[in-house]
Amino acid sequence: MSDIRQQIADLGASFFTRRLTFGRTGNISVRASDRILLTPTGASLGSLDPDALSVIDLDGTHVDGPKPSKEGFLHAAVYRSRPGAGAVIHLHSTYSVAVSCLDGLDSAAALPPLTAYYVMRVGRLPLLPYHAPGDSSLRETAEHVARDHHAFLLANHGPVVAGADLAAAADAVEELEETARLFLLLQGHRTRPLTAEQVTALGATR
Ligand SMILES: O=C(CO)COP(=O)(O)O
Ligand SMILES: [Zn+2]
Repeated sequence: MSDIRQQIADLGASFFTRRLTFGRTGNISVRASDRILLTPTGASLGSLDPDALSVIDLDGTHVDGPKPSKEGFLHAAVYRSRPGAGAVIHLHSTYSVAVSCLDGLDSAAALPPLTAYYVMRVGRLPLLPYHAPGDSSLRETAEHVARDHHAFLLANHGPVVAGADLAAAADAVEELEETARLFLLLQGHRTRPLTAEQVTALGATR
């Protein structure tokens, strides 16, 4: 567990240094059986103390350590719906947040399948309606959506991504951010996303 604590702190610092989140935004968690190790509320991911992480249970109840992230309920909802998920990451990464503020997005798939790696790492990205940060009335929607999707976008807020472990979740949230950037770069350009057949074929190689 102490190794995992260090991994959370190192990943947070890596995100922060690369400006994938900033200030005191974003949160990271790892599941160990029925306990969730989670970043505390109000912490900068750039300077996490591995010995000062919060522990919550799968209901989102605070069990140990400092006061947990206000999005702990969201992390817990994702773990309840995805038994294979070992890590969850939420960031305020700029291009993903920019996309989450656009009008007229397809709420079933906020980004088109622009590249193979987007399909392989993120898949289909639902857009969840705006709620204030920490508003636990998003719990049921998140739990429902997470059954079929390991990544989703919170409107006017940012991405939430799960993975089998921290590395997989980080991979997915980084791919999502770069695809959001591509999507915005391509605004006003005639664009040819992957076809449905190409997306389906990637299922076999994922
Ligand atoms: O990103 C955040 C809220 O959505 C940060 O909140 P916490 O500091 O409580 O984790
Ligand atoms: Zn947030």
